[in-house]
Amino acid sequence: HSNRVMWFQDFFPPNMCPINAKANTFYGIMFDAGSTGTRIHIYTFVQKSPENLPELEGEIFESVKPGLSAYADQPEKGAETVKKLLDMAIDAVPPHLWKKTPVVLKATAGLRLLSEEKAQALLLEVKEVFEESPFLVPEDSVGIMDGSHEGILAWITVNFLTGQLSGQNQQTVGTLDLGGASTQITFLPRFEETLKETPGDFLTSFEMFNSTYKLYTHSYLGFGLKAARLATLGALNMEVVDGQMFRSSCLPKQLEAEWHFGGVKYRYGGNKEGETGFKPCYLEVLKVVKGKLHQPDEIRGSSFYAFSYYYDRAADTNLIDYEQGGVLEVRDFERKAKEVCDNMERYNSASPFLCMDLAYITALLKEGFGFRDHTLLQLTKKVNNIETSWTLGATFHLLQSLGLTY
Ligand SMILES: Nc1ccn([C@@H]2O[C@H](COP(=O)(O)OP(=O)(O)O)[C@@H](O)[C@H]2O)c(=O)n1
Ligand SMILES: [Ca+2]
Repeated sequence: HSNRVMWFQDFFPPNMCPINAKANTFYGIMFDAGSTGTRIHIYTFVQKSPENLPELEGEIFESVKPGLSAYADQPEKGAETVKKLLDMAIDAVPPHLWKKTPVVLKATAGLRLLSEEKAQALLLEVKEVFEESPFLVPEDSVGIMDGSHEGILAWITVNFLTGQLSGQNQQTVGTLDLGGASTQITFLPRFEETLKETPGDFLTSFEMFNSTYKLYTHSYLGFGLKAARLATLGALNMEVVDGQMFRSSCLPKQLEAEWHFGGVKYRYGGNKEGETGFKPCYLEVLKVVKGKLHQPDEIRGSSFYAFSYYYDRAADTNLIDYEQGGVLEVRDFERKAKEVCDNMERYNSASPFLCMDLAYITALLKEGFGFRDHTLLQLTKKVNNIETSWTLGATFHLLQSLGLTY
């Protein structure tokens, strides 16, 4: 039933490292064109000897906002933001290695939601920027990534960085990514029962480090945090009439404002006369998730790594330290949602969407995926100083497919 992917079987084999006996440094450049921002990851790998596996030595990371999809009608300007980031790589990579350093850009949900024509125009401009650069530009160097790869590659990154993919005693961890426009859940099922109950297109097998992994993964398009705001307001996938107002009990009563997302302008506000607060708000966000997601029984008891907007909103509300991250229970999000939604005047200085966002995260975790109140979430932005992003997994795949891992 499942898609079989065999990406990693050759990535770190011990005996296929000919020639260069001395310390060997190489680089890989991966762009993450997300719905809310564009990021560059410049990875440095070192191969100390032909017998040893290449080691990830470090990462240079930079980001810009907004994302490419905000330039839907000005593709050249969009590509210009990519060029600025790529200039960093010119400084970071020694000139004699430029030609051997691949550069790739993968776009996620923001471009998935644009029309084919606008998305392709943006990607074409980016491709030109790459071709004018001194770096190695592989075939398919720019494109829109498949949602299932997004989840798998993030899972690989986290489990690689936490040491779960090498050696004995592998205790892999599941991953939760909450983007602007889509959200991903990925884990390695331990029970036969889970495999039986799961739709075939939620399962993907691949081989890596001499093991075969069959992962549960799914990307829900339209369930990212910002898309969920529009869905809660009843404005997602609507032909928005100019000046039309969308109201919600999750917003401060007196609020009236405008918001641009995916090239469209929305007007939104609070329930001037009607109800506000956690109870009515939770009912609103519940409508967005209830019955829309697959709920694997197995995850109810296990703990997950969570990043992106899970991290940001937890940090915004002091549930975790912004630098350190931390461990939370699902019910901590609910407690904080109640606190914020029932005291919106007090939280008015932060984003007016704080209540809605926390209520949505709570509903997504509990009613969407079916997590328990006590399920543990490990919130991290970096592990060993490397970003927990799908980009590292994607770079492994890239280097291996190019045979650049010596
Ligand atoms: N390297 C990264 C990339 C995204 N993010 C976060 O991911 C969220 C936005 O997701 P995104 O722009 O990638 O949206 P999608 O295209 O994934 O839906 C924001 O909270 C970003 O801060 C991050 O924390 N670190
Ligand atoms: Ca993302």
